[in-house]
Amino acid sequence: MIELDRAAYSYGGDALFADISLNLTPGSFHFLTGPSGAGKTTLLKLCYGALQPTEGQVRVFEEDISALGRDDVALLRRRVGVVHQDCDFLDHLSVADNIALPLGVAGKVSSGTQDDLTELLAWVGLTHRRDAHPPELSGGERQRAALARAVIMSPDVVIADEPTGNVDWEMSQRLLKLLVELNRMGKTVLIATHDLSLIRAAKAQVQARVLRIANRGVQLAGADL
Ligand SMILES: Nc1ncnc2c1ncn2[C@@H]1O[C@H](COP(=O)(O)OP(=O)(O)OP(=O)(O)O)[C@@H](O)[C@H]1O
Repeated sequence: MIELDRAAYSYGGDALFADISLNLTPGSFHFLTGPSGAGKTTLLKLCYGALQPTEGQVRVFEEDISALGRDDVALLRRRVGVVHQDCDFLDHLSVADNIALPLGVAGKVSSGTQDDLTELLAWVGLTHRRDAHPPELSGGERQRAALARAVIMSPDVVIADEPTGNVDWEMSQRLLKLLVELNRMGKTVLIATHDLSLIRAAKAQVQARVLRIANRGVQLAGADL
């Protein structure tokens, strides 16, 4: 589903990482961990086509992302829901309108949109915040709204960058539960996190593989984590 074949990435100087080969199979659940600055966000960006490898190949849904035109990348991105680290929203729009934004951009608003939105808001526990504006949300509410926005297009893959970065343990468990539910629905899940306790909690619920990025490479972490 997402394959890196001897991929490298450099922002201009030395390669941040090199020779990375990975295969995220359909329905799999992966964590990506590693020290700050090791390149987790960068690697996620390669996985959803926001960056292209400086060497090697990245294939998403069997397409080489370096060979895709802009329209093809836009289509691919609709099949990959992303929860960004900073959960940016349009502050002048309501929570519901922010979550629905990807549908509008894709020209997919339909008569069923409001019902879908109602269901999604209930799933993330934000029904009562439907008409609030993003600056009024707590950290955990922002993360849940960002997750709802990432899945409104029913993507095949969900990628989340530090989805529990600014929330307490209870909220991180709630977010994890939502991500596990998405995986049980058949979605491929990839989460970048520093939070080893989150990874341990996930392993009790789902068959998760842990990739560790360090020393310019990626290794599969052992069961001792
Ligand atoms: N657009 C950019 N231009 C130049 N350097 C960048 C850019 N984005 C990131 N970097 C650098 O690349 C390295 C990896 O950044 P990245 O954000 O991928 O790491 P990370 O592992 O996600 O870090 P963190 O855990 O702190 O979020 C860092 O040294 C960062 O400063």
